[in-house]
Amino acid sequence: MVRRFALTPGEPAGIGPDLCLLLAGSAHPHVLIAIASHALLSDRAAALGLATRPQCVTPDAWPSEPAPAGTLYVWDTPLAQPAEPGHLQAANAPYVLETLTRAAQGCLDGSFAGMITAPVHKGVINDAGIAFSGHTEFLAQLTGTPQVVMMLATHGLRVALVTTHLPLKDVAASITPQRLEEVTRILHADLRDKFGIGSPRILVCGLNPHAGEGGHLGREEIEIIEPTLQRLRDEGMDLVGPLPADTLFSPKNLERCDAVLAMYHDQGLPVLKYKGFGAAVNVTLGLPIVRTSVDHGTALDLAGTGRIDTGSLQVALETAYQMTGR
Ligand SMILES: NC(=O)c1ccc[n+]([C@@H]2O[C@H](COP(=O)([O-])OP(=O)(O)OC[C@H]3O[C@@H](n4cnc5c(N)ncnc54)[C@H](O)[C@@H]3O)[C@@H](O)[C@H]2O)c1
Ligand SMILES: N[C@H](C(=O)O)[C@H](O)COP(=O)(O)O
Repeated sequence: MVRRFALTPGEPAGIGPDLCLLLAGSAHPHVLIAIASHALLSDRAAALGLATRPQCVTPDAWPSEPAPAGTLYVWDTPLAQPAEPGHLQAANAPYVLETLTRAAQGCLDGSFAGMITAPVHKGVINDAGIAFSGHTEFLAQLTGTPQVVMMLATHGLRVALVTTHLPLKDVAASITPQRLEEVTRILHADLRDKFGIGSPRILVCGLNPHAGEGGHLGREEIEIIEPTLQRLRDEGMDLVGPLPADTLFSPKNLERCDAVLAMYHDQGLPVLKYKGFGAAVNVTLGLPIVRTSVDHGTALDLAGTGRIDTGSLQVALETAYQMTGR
């Protein structure tokens, strides 16, 4: 059955608009509605020398069939200032958030089966005076979801995070029994319900070097991680760890593993991106809506050049189709 999805091109000075236009060069099995400035997409198509044509559509008359190759449906959302590839403008930060809000509200009210997001620039949104740490946290707040989980996945590896966009100095204090338990429950439930894994086996990283070396290099493993995992194991979850993160990612360990749970962003994501940058998807688990995204950022250096890889956005689209087709 044909479904309708929201596609947000993200930061207007970045590669998101380019990616969306390049993908619209081919036909898709579902209806994609880019929530963006029509003028931005027209200008960027011209700059890239693409024949793809943005075509305005509105919520009172959504198209029922996918766009033909070379057409990108657009729900026009005006910019504050014309965008120039590679040049961030804080004045356009509210525009970026408006596109995300339209997409998420459309998912909540049933207009969209899910949303796929191209990269935003977190720094420029903060420069505009708006506290923002990422789509993940923004969508949790917008949907009133107290705890969500960031998971990135590529061929042969899924990595979920206990903490997301936090300064490193704040990480240890954020690894509480309550957060670890909630994140593990969400990861376990969504692997089962949204990815069809009957009894997920999850490998859990320690926080400290060598998982704390028996308490000599930190006590979070003994006091927080192990007791929390044991409580959840007693309920039947297949959880292994806490394991030293430096050797957890060995091929032998990953042979029987449905997901790795890392304690913080740069403990897990460099491994995932080393394995699959450009072919990975970022999924927000625990939301009442389906949201997938790319594995890369705004690549300001490449905006408007056409020298970009659309692989991750393609994986993000396919993952959203699979998650909503179950
Ligand atoms: N999903 C998201 O919204 C998302 C994800 C990651 C980073 N970001 C944000 O993006 C901004 C820039 O981040 P960064 O510089 O750390 O990472 P980046 O991913 O933008 O760039 C890292 C390197 O990868 C290259 N690159 C990235 N995407 C590419 C593509 N599709 N094709 C070819 N080359 C590509 C860039 O040119 C650069 O050399 C930051 O504000 C960051 O927070 C957003
Ligand atoms: N942590 C993500 C990554 O490294 O790819 C990225 O910053 C995007 O996060 P959001 O989906 O929360 O914007």
